[in-house]
Amino acid sequence: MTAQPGVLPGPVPVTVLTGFLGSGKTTLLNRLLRDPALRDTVVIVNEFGAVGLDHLLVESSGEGIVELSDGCICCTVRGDLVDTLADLVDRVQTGRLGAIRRVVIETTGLADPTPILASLMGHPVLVQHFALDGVVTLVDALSGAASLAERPEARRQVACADRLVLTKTDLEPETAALRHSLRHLNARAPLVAVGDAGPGELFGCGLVDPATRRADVARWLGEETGIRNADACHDPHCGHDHSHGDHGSAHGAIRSLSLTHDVPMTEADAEGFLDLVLTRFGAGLLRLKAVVWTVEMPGRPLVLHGVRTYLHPSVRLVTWPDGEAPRTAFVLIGEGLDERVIRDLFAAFARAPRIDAPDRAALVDNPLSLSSRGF
Ligand SMILES: Nc1nc2c(ncn2[C@@H]2O[C@H](COP(=O)(O)OP(=O)(O)OP(=O)(O)O)[C@@H](O)[C@H]2O)c(=O)[nH]1
Repeated sequence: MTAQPGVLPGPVPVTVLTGFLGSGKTTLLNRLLRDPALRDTVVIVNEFGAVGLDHLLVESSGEGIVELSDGCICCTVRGDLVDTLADLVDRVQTGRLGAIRRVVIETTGLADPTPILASLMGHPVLVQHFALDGVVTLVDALSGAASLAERPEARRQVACADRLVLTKTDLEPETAALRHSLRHLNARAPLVAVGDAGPGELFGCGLVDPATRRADVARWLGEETGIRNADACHDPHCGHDHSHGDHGSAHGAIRSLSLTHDVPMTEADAEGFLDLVLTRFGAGLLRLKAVVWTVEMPGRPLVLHGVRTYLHPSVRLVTWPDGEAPRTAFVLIGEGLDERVIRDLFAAFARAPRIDAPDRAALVDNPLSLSSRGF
């Protein structure tokens, strides 16, 4: 059946796609979106940090992506999510947007999905147009055990999953201990390896019973979050820094730092910067991603991904996405990231050293030379 523009075909199924930082959400989404079964899917991408990169990396048509940046969907931009869904309804009903068959919300890697579910299931207008289809949680075989051990958000993502997807088993085939931990946190969600996860395994499985789920969500919220109203931060202990801009964004002690540069840089300089960041801050670094405007191939952005200290192979996009002016953007997420030192390092490798800070040559000779500034 082809859905008609101007009419929502019954409640539109909404999938919440979550998983800790770098677990492979965008990668899986890109593969799934190529499947004709997922045409007319709207993807809502939420990123933690002032500079969003995922909208460049999700391969979908422009009008099929909505970006919610500079805040985490489970707290600071939750009102934006409600507005975005309400706006989708309005755009379909007024004919400004064609049919919508499905919505996928890709959360930040630090999101607690529970408040998102509460918004979806408790909003009097949204429930008339949208129905929760399920929570799909990705767990990275390489770093999932560490994330589950250290981060309550990672455990919560697993606990409220309707489907668990194990990624990066090609890099770490030994998964018995991790599977055991996942079963301990969530005994009911089927667990599939990412290679076996097609749209049929993840979407439209009818796993969510609204009545039971509403009770679950209320219990989860009551247990750990103490939510007060739609705009309130859900975690009384999180200490979220709700300010934005140059000082990065914070989620508890975790903060996000964004760096941009408007002149092409060499691949060697981008890699040299990363090497020094990993050497200096690797212990606290949870995630880095970058889109680099390079001297070598200015028309083809270089994409870099790191998860903890593991650097994934770099890739080149075919071209800059429509409407995107070339520029370099790095996003670093972690604990104990010293913003001044990192900005000085970046400026040196971008060949625009800050006054009184060592230049690239000095840093390559002596990577600790920034310490002499007293940081
Ligand atoms: N080898 C391998 N690499 C993977 C797999 N899934 C994802 N990756 C790589 O892991 C890195 C991070 O993947 P993303 O899809 O960006 O992860 P994400 O969960 O969207 O990241 P955040 O939005 O930052 O939380 C990229 O370099 C991917 O190519 C996998 O199954 N195997």
